[in-house]
Amino acid sequence: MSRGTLYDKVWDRHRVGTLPSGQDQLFVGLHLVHEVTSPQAFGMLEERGLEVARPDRTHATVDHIVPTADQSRPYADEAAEEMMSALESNVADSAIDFDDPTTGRQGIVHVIGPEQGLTQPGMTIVCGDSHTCTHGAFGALAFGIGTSQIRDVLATQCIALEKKQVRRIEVTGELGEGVTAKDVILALIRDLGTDGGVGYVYEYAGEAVESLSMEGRMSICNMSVEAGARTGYVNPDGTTYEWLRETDAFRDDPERFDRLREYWESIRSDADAEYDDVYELDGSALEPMVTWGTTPGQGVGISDPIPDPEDLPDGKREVAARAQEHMRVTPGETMEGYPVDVAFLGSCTNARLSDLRDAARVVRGREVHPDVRAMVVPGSQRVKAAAEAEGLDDVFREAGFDWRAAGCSMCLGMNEDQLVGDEVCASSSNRNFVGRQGSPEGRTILMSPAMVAAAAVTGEVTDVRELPEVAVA
Ligand SMILES: CC(C)[C@H](C(=O)O)[C@@H](O)C(=O)O
Ligand code: SF4
Repeated sequence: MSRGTLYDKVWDRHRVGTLPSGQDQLFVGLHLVHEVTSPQAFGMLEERGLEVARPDRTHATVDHIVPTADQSRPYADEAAEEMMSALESNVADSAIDFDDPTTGRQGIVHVIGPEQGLTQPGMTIVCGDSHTCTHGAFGALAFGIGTSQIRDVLATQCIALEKKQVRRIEVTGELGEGVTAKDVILALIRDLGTDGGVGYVYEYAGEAVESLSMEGRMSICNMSVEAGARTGYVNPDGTTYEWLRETDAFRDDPERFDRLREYWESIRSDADAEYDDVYELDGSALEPMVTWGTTPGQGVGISDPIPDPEDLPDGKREVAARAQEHMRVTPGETMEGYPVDVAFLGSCTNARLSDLRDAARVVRGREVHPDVRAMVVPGSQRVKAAAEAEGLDDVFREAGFDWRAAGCSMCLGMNEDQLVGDEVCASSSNRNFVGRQGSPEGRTILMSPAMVAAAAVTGEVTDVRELPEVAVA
């Protein structure tokens, strides 16, 4: 078992007991709630006549079902309206802070926590959502949980969890031009597999990770769950503290910031920490990644050949063949030139301000290809407002992108933003599962925001490094 890691330290500090099952009970510092997975849990509490134990440590938003075009109430989609109303009444009954769309703070749950400074190093964070691992970018232990666990946390502010092993993922070197955090995590999942992390928590480290912005670290941690890991994290450092200092939580309270910073420093993994496993990835050797299949692990460098299923190990062969049939790709070829119908810039992986900036840099002075419908769905209302303040909305609109309201949108198609028929989507999201974006025949290709922008303007999968910035007067 690992020793001296952030994981061990934060775990120990939050342990309130050990259950006969061997699981530890941890106190939960922050419980994030959204409309999809919470209604049943609130219902179970009500049935038992229980109250929410710590509304002050519970925070809600609405993201999956919100329409990103017309948000007038009642929502056109009855199921969406029902979920929204249920959340509204649940948070009102329990006096839980709720970032509804009238607050200017609404957005994807994994975007709003970090941007408001709710997400802090050394915290335990849970949410009924698998991508809760995103918050690990701040050095928090963040776990996606199921409905019965949401009920438990609402009622007790504690969660029963089993301790995992820690694998240090050391990303060495410097990332090349056009290579982003998204490419790092797609390459890692290609190498270790979507089940490679089972039984582990991933600690991301090394020069390439440490030199990333918080947004980049979030993109990596976000996809820990796609790597099979229980969660992932990055040790907090100067970059983390700079981000936090500017958030609502600390902007006006530098003393509290200084006090907490001592704690944050203390929970960093020790220099001589012991890991259960270490994996090294050469960041300098990576190129922009795209997926060719129907799992996030089926990815390849933009100039690398799509693998032949015959060359893959036993367990992967059939799945790969099926994926290639669905995607209609040919082994031996590259993904470059693969025609694209839709460009989706959004999701909790890649819809933060820096992601929008990256994409805008490619789009500026260009036009969306006539055969492509392209949309930007900012991760939160604040991201949207910040992007508008620097004119990014104009860049996207002038190029022919739709500029939408914040939400999960086409990441999973729980609102009206869906693929039609066998459309191909260049997507900055995290899952390319069959049917994920609303159509069973739809085809999703995962890539970085800049690569989505490149595909939008050329109408095909394109190496963004070959599309230099256009000089605009
Ligand atoms: C709806 C929710 C439960 C789900 C998740 O847990 O991840 C969603 O956010 C997703 O990305 O598939
Ligand atoms: S943006 Fe996508 S991955 Fe993230 S929480 Fe929403 S549906 Fe899940």
